[in-house]
Amino acid sequence: MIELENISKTYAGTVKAVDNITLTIPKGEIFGFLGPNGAGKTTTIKMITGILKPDGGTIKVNGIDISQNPIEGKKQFGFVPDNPNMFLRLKGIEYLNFMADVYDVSVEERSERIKEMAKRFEMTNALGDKIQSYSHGMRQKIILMGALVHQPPVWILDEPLTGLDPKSSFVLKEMMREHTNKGKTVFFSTHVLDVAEKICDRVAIINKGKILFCGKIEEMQGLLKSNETLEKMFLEMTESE
Ligand SMILES: Nc1ncnc2c1ncn2[C@@H]1O[C@H](COP(=O)(O)OP(=O)(O)OP(=O)(O)O)[C@@H](O)[C@H]1O
Repeated sequence: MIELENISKTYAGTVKAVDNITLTIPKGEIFGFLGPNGAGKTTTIKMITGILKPDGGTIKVNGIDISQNPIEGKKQFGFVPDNPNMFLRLKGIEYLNFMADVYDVSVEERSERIKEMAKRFEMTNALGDKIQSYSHGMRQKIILMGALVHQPPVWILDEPLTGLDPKSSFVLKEMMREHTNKGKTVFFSTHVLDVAEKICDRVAIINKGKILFCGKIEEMQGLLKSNETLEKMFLEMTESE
């Protein structure tokens, strides 16, 4: 479960990237965080994960406030940033072992989990290669595997499907559903309405730091004017003045 209450963030005293948002994402839900470029999605995610400190408000992940209890708070989630170009000099397997060490995952448990995820993402043969030799999609998959190696209850994924091929994208969506079926939480950002429409239980639409809509896709469809598509409505909602 993720709870945000009256969260704001202003950069350099001028750009109000996130403007007093309140959201609750319960257990068992795939939640899509939608918005155009520069809407405030990544800034919100960085605050949930403790990378940025909000100017005001409270954030709890599974009831734990990360600002008060950072270690316990960080154990609750696995985070995949929007840029997978990290740890390039490590081999895939070295990176996964590093992440497993950070999160205290035993050697037996990690080897089973890594084997299983590598198989699903077709990464088994690449684990012995350096990450710098990987394609963009392969880098995304290794970062994802590293984020999930401690089997976190909450997944926080920033634009996770961008750059994945159709098979990998299918596998990730399948894994998201399996995770929420176990009563766990998935929060991911996207600027692609189509993706959210297909897999999310609920979505929030953010623009210029403010939440414009939060609810089920069907509820959004209920707000449509006659002859209007969901896409047109989304574009109208998030249009710049
Ligand atoms: N480090 C920073 N310093 C100053 N302004 C920033 C910084 N990071 C983001 N911003 C600004 O904050 C606003 C929100 O940016 P953010 O990256 O959160 O948007 P986003 O919804 O994730 O966009 P995208 O879909 O393009 O990744 C934008 O106006 C952006 O220019």
